[in-house]
Amino acid sequence: MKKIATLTSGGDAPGMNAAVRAIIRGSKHFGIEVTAVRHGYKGLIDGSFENLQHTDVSGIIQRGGTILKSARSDEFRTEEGRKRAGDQLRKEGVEALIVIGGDGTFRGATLLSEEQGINTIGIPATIDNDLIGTDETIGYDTALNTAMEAIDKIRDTADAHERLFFIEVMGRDAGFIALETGIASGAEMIVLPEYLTSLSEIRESLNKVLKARKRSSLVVIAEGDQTGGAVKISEALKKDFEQYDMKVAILGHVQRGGNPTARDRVLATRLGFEAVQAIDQGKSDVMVGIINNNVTFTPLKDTFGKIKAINNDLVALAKILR
Ligand SMILES: Nc1ncnc2c1ncn2[C@@H]1O[C@H](COP(=O)(O)OP(=O)(O)O)[C@@H](O)[C@H]1O
Ligand SMILES: O=P(O)(O)OC[C@H]1O[C@](O)(COP(=O)(O)O)[C@@H](O)[C@@H]1O
Ligand SMILES: [Mg+2]
Repeated sequence: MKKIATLTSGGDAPGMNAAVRAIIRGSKHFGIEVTAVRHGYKGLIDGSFENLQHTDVSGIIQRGGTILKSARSDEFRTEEGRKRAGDQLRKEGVEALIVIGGDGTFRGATLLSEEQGINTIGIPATIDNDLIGTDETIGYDTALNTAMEAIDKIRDTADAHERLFFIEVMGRDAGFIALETGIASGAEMIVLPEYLTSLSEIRESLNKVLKARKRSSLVVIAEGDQTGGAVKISEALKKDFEQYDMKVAILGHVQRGGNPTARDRVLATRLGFEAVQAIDQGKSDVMVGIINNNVTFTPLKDTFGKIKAINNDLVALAKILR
C-alpha cells in the first residue's frame, strides 16, 4: 500500500480544512495510507507526523484556519533544511507529499522534489489567488466576501460623515482581492500592484470623482501596491484634499479567518480528492487546479514566478462605473 503525507503551509486560508478532510477520506477510497504533518515545513523538518482517521476530520469542513496548523519556515529555505525534511519522509516511508499552500509553499515543494526526489503534489490555497494553473485558489472567495462585508460597513459610516476613506486589503503582490472587493463594494477608486499608479494619477482620479458628487468616497488599495500602502498614500495626498476628512482603514488578518464560503468548501473538497487521485494515477510534481470548471494539472514549477493575469476588463469596468 502506498503511503503519502500532507501538510498546510504559508498563510492559512479558509477551506484548508475541507481539503485536509477530502485527502484523509479520499485516501481511504483509493486504499492509500495517509499521515498528516503538523506546522507545515517546520513540522516536516522536525518529523511531526500523525495518522488521522476518517472521524478525526469530522466537523472541520466549515472551520477556517487549519487543524494541521501552518508555519513559515526559514530552515526549509536552506538545502540542509530540505535534506532533513527528505530524511524524515523516507524514515516515515512516505512516497508522495501533498502540500496545501501558496506560491512560497510551491517554490519549496519544487526544490524538495528536485533535491530529495520526493513526489510533491500541490493544492492551491491562499487568499491572494496569485497562483497560475487555477481560476481561483482555496480561501480567495471567503476572503473576498469578508473584505466586502467590512467595506460595506465602512461605507455606512463614511457616508454618514461624508468622509474620504483609504482602505487597505491584503494581497502581498497581487490585486485580486482589491479588484473584486472594490467592484463589489462600489469603490470610487481601486489601486492595484499590477499597475504602477502614480500619486498624481490617484490625485487626478480622486479630484474627478469628488467633483462629480459630494458623498463619501472609498479608495481600495492592495497592500502590495507599488506606490505604497493606504497610510503612505493618504499621507502623501493629505494636503491636496484638506477639505475632506480623510481616514485610513487597514483590514488586515480579519480577511484570513472565518468559515469558508460554500464555493471554497466545494473547491477544496474537489482539489483534495483530485490530488489523491493524481497520486494513485502516478502523476508527479503537479498542482491540481480548476479552470472553467474542469480539473487541470500544471507542472508545479510553472505555477509561481510569473504574474497571474488580472482581469483587465474588470479594471476598465470599475473605472467606467465609479
Ligand atoms: N524560495 C523558496 N525556497 C524554499 N522554500 C521556500 C521558498 N519560498 C517559500 N518557501 C517555504 O514555503 C513556506 C511558505 O511560503 P510563504 O511564501 O510564506 O507562503 P505561501 O505558500 O502561502 O505563499 C516558507 O515559510 C518557506 O518555508
Ligand atoms: O500573516 P503574515 O505572516 O503577516 O502574512 C501576511 C501575508 O499573508 C497573506 O495574507 C497571504 O499570503 P500567503 O498565502 O502567500 O501566505 C498576504 O495577503 C499577506 O501579505
Ligand atoms: Mg504567497
